[in-house]
Amino acid sequence: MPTASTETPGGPAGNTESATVATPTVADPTAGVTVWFTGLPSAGKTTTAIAVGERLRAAGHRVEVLDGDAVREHLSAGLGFSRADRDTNVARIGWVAELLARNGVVVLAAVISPYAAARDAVRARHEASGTSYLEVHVATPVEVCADRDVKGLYARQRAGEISGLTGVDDVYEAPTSPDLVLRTESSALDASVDAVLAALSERGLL
Ligand SMILES: Nc1ncnc2c1ncn2[C@@H]1O[C@H](COP(=O)(O)OS(=O)(=O)O)[C@@H](OP(=O)(O)O)[C@H]1O
Ligand SMILES: Nc1ncnc2c1ncn2[C@@H]1O[C@H](COP(=O)(O)OP(=O)(O)O)[C@@H](O)[C@H]1O
Repeated sequence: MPTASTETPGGPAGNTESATVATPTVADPTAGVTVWFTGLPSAGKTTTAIAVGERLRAAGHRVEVLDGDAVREHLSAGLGFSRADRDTNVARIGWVAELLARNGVVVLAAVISPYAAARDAVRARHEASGTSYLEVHVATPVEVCADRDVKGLYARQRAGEISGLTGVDDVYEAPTSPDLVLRTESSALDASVDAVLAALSERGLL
């Protein structure tokens, strides 16, 4: 299974020097892709997606970050955290992601997406239209996520104020064959960004 490392991968295409031909900033500006970051709350999905987005925008790509939290304020307003609501949320984000990616946008989706079947359906939607798709498991251990506790959810669960927290008292089905695994507890953010860009580059998407 591939994992992020501190190796230096190839950067975004367009850095290659040419003496005679003006080097395009983007290898293929019409090549959209969805990069789907899945993992527990506080795993680092949003942080990584935003950092990848900054690097890609600087290289001239059209980028959209679809964050579960933000989507729940708009497209998925009113949905809760039952399996049915989570699956609906994931399907909606997957639908928007495929639409954007099919039209040349690099979509960075940061969504817990705890159920494998729902994630697989998003992948299948992309495959059906021939749209590139990468699943990235932000595989931060639950103990590390609970220490980070960006939104105080783990503390609230411990205090009995909420239940059904993913990875604690609700299901998280870890991907069995992700395209990339990020170990944020032992690998710096920059290394994760490099690993995602390398995975895109390897597939000819940068
Ligand atoms: N019970 C429970 N379980 C998990 N997460 C919870 C819960 N309640 C609120 N939150 C917060 O909801 C944020 C968005 O979740 P997602 O839309 O990505 O979740 S899902 O894919 O629909 O399961 C998610 O954001 P992230 O922390 O960025 O992952 C959580 O902070
Ligand atoms: N290597 C790393 N990669 C990503 N985030 C990290 C890393 N190390 C520490 N963090 C911190 O972990 C937290 C992750 O929060 P966030 O990105 O909101 O997670 P999620 O979107 O998965 O809920 C942030 O405070 C971030 O600064």
